[in-house]
Amino acid sequence: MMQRIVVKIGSSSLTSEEGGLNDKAISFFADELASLQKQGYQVLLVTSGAVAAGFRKIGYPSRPKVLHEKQAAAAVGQALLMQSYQEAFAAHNIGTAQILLTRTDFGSRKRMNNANMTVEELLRQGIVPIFNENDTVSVDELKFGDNDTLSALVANLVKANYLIIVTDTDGLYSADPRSNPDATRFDQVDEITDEIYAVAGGAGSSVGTGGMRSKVDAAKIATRGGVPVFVGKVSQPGDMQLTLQGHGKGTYFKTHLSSLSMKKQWLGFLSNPLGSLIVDRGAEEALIAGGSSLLPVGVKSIEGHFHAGDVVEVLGLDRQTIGRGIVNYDEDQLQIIKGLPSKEVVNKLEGIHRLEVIHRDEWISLK
Ligand SMILES: Nc1ncnc2c1ncn2[C@@H]1O[C@H](COP(=O)(O)OP(=O)(O)O)[C@@H](O)[C@H]1O
Ligand SMILES: N[C@@H](CCC(=O)OP(=O)(O)O)C(=O)O
Repeated sequence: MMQRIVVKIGSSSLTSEEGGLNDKAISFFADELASLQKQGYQVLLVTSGAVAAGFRKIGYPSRPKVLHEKQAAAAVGQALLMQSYQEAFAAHNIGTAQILLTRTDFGSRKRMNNANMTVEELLRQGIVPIFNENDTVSVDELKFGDNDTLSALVANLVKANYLIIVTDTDGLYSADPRSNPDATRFDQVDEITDEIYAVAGGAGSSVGTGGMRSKVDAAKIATRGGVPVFVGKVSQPGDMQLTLQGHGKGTYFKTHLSSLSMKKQWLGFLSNPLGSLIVDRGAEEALIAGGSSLLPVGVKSIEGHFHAGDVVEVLGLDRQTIGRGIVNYDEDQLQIIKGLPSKEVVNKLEGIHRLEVIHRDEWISLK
């Protein structure tokens, strides 16, 4: 099986603070990716930079903040961005394709299946698929905003072997290195803990949006989906190769999980939980260890309004999220049977189809 690499390049690596594309940078990245493709890797690109490329063309003095101005800038900039990539890859006889997605697309299994089939065909034909958010139709509340999350979802979708998030800083530091020169770098992160989140700050430049925080979010989604992640700098010829060999200038986020099905990806990262179940220690341990379903006896309390078939979040007694699953009972049924051993449950409720509150096949662990 060919190795599949998803590379995400942030606005800060492609544009200047004054706006406009840096064509040299685009050629450099195309050269790096072309050399990976020549070595037999399948390469997919997630690129930002549409807003940053377009705002100056329109005549805005700086990166716009108002939604419709950002969308207008993106509509102008996306065409410029693609033109620049197309020319740069053409120098290596490699074709490119544009794929614009929104968060709503990822919520629909049908749309994602279609996107997936398109991508598979492009890869078979040796074309580099180039993704960005479809900014013109994305509304604020539903936007990815930064492309870090998008790149993680794409990496999971195509079951990538690696996600490389290229930015203007050589990895995750103990504090934002722009304002803390003494900060030290994490070369490797085995597990994304609260401490890791605590050190990851916002964007450092006026063109970037998510900062390290959204990169750590992305690393969490991808590593949960079995895709290892690198976050750092790729700025010299050969850097992409060194990065894949484990010698990159940045932070490596490890994973010990195997790739997730599309259903579990949706459950974990795109579904909208309508309630929470707080479970006892025994249930928590069984769910985390894997292989066990959640039974009524482990449920301590219930919050929110939901029906059988809805997605709920499962929390420990400390209210930390353990995972998400599809619940088999309505909220009012669950109020009656919570805490009860299974043989008592059948006496309390009539016409039960399944004993489990959440079946293990409809569960994803997020701890
Ligand atoms: N702990 C941290 N370690 C490294 N960089 C950090 C940290 N906290 C915040 N940052 C900032 O994150 C920025 C990179 O994110 P961003 O500006 O969104 O770039 P991009 O456009 O590549 O997505 C860095 O320039 C840096 O200033
Ligand atoms: N879709 C937007 C991405 C916005 C953005 O700045 O993202 P990033 O630089 O990855 O933090 C664009 O192309 O401008």
